[in-house]
Amino acid sequence: MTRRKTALSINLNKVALVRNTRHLGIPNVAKAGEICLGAGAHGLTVHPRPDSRHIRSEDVFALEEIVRHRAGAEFNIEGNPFHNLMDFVRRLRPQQCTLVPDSEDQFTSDHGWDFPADLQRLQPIVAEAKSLGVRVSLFMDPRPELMAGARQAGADRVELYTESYARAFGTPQQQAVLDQFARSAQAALGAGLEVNAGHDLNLYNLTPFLRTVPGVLEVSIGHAFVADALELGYAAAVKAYLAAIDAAFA
Ligand SMILES: CC(=O)[C@@H](O)[C@H](O)COP(=O)(O)O
Ligand SMILES: NCC(=O)COP(=O)(O)O
Repeated sequence: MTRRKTALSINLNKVALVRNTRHLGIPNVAKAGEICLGAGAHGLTVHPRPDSRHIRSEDVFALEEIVRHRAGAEFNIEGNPFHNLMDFVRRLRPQQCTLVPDSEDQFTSDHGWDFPADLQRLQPIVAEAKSLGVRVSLFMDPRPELMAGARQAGADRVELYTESYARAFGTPQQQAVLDQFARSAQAALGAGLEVNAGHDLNLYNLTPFLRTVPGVLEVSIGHAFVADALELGYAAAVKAYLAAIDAAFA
């Protein structure tokens, strides 16, 4: 059976973070999105945090319009559905929303949903997003035993939270951690879920991850991507990440 190649969704949070340190509108977040899609990225991701430290409400609207006019491209909005995420989902109906259990002032995302603890409060939210035609992905720690709960919550996908893999990369723990992600992906697939992955993925750790972890349909990459784009430019950085994905499927 041929594997479906992983889609690349570029997270633009950190472009907005730099922009927000002046009142000049540069770097331009919308232009960054246009260049990334033009260079072959399959989608754009944003995580509009309640404190607007990087992506602001107007960025979400501008980027949605850009994605809407690019055939086949997908917009993924991440956030906590009990804070500000659902307002965006209701108004914009992106192709995908990724539900993340962050606190309002979270430094960065550092954990996924817990089941059965989060089941009851997530079920109506997931059902509402799906009724709007929005694919729902749940941000999850790589724990195989939680995947059936994600499915029970009604999710279409899980996004495996990859920071522990990024930290283990290049250490003696790398293979054991990768195996844990592979088991988690298998459990998700076995529960009838699709699989995404993200957080601290980069040009070096991406290919081995995709070679080992089955069925990853999308990776969302922001922090390392923007660092690479500072050196290479957005378009060349997108092409480098696409090549890293291709290498996993060669
Ligand atoms: C949900 C997730 O994995 C995060 O990677 C998030 O989008 C990053 O947010 P920050 O850019 O605010 O660290
Ligand atoms: N969902 C993860 C994401 O969008 C990007 O995370 P990072 O590459 O900024 O760590």
